[in-house]
Amino acid sequence: MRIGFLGPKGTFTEMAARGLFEQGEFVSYRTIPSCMDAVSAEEVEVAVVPIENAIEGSVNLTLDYLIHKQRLPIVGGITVPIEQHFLVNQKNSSEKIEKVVSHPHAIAQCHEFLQKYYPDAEWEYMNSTGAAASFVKDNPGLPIAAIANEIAASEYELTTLHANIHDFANNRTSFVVLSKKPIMLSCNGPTHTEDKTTLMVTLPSDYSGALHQVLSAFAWRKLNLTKIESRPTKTGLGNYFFLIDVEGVMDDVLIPGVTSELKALGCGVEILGSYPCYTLEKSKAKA
Ligand SMILES: O=C(O)C(=O)C[C@]1(C(=O)O)C=C[C@@H](O)C=C1
Repeated sequence: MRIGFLGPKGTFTEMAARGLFEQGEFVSYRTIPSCMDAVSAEEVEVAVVPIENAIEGSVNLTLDYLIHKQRLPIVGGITVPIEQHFLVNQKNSSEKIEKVVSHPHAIAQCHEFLQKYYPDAEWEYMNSTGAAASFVKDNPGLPIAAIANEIAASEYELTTLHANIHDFANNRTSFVVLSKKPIMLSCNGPTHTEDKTTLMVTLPSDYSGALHQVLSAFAWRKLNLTKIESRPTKTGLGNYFFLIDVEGVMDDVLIPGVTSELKALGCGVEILGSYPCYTLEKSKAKA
């Protein structure tokens, strides 16, 4: 199987992909949209992309591209421990770090650290933590540091100036697997934690109690919601849709029942996927 992921080598997404698939051909893409486009174009069978971080929240690029541009089914999920390190090129003799490069989510996970120790350093956003580490490797003359993981440090031969610089312990990111066809995940180490069904719900119009009615449809069936999130429909100010995660797999009664009830209320409902979720422990993370 060909597995697309946000690369280059040494990203957290690669860790997630290698955790979920024991074997396969891993194909690196520069951006999250290009991973999804690759599934749509059948260059790869599946793509692994980040969707939510415990410190910084949703990865909006993933959500928006999935909803508005490439509506691919979600077939699996995994959460991965995230430890960010401050990496420099050992060939760089400059004492002062003037610029810090990384993925915007990685920089956001380390704001307190940066404010305390490098308040004057500029930030430059890169497509991924791996891309940032590779950039620091390729530019030994520049006074720069990357925020990335320990696998990127060894892949790009960088020195860890400060380890574990993320502002909150228990930092984790969730990733989803997207595929046009149902697949079997050949998990290499992670633990199966739950099954989840993700729905996208749009309200008929903004009237009082609309969201309450939507939530009641789940509540009286005793369907447990693990996440509810709103994103703009991009059709005008104040227009939002909801992404709702329900505990459990798609069944023949309860979820079809919710769907019919919400449609009867005039809501738009789409099931984005019903899939197993896994957790990768730190000792099993690799890339
Ligand atoms: O840059 C990476 O290494 C990624 O895999 C992307 C990403 C993200 O999009 O949130 C994944 C996990 C971390 O939270 C930081 C960055």
